[in-house]
Amino acid sequence: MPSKSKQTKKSNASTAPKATAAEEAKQQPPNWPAIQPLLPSSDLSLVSLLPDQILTIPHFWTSTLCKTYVNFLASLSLTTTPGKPKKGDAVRVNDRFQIDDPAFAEKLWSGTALRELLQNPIIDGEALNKDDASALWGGEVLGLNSNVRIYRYSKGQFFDQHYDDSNNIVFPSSSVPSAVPAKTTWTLLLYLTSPATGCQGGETVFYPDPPSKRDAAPPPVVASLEVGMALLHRHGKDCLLHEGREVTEGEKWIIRSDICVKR
Ligand SMILES: O=C(O)CCC(=O)C(=O)O
Ligand SMILES: [Fe+2]
Repeated sequence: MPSKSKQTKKSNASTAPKATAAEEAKQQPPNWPAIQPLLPSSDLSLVSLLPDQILTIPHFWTSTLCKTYVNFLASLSLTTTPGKPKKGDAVRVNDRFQIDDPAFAEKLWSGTALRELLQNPIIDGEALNKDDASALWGGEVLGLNSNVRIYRYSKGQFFDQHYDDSNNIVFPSSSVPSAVPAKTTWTLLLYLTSPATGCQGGETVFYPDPPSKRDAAPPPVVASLEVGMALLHRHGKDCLLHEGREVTEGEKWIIRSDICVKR
């Protein structure tokens, strides 16, 4: 379990800079390209990068789809985050686009293999029973956070070490009649670029806690960029310190959301 003290350290800037409610209401969702072509969920699986903490889904999106999205996302008006963070926020230098879009979050969940892979998890070939699945995700999985974030890191940009917060939300955010109180428990990162597309650096690096204060820190866990790979990691009180390393060549594009469970 992570120590209490880290809760005071730099936390994710997942919500900064914040648009006012009025600004958010005004923002029209973009006309996202169709999420296809995709590999069938039977061809995909959850792979553990660090047991119980970091999972990946290689080829979650095809390279064709990633290419379509990078071209499309480049047409959106991205905002460069200020180099000087608010007190307590991690230094993050990248260009971002943030939208509350329940329909897109739902497509990313049900229109891909994600729902099947998370509701009936098989990790490294081993199927989890219902209780173990619920313990893994932190409750009954509902889907993805409608707060969708797009990040572009160009050469020299990075996301300094931080923890991602868990947020209480109402799921799905905009459909009030069927809304369910929910909380986010895992971060979803979807990598659209890699060295294969000319992006060097930009790896997401995790720093596991030592088993006890007397032990040496375990080696960092490096998630190298792979086109179309999804990465899931625990956040909130169980989040590992992590960073997005500096991009040294080309552009790194990711789509970020979170797994939501009933609260
Ligand atoms: O860009 C990355 O590799 C990490 C992004 C991240 O940590 C975040 O969105 O909270
Ligand atoms: Fe993060």
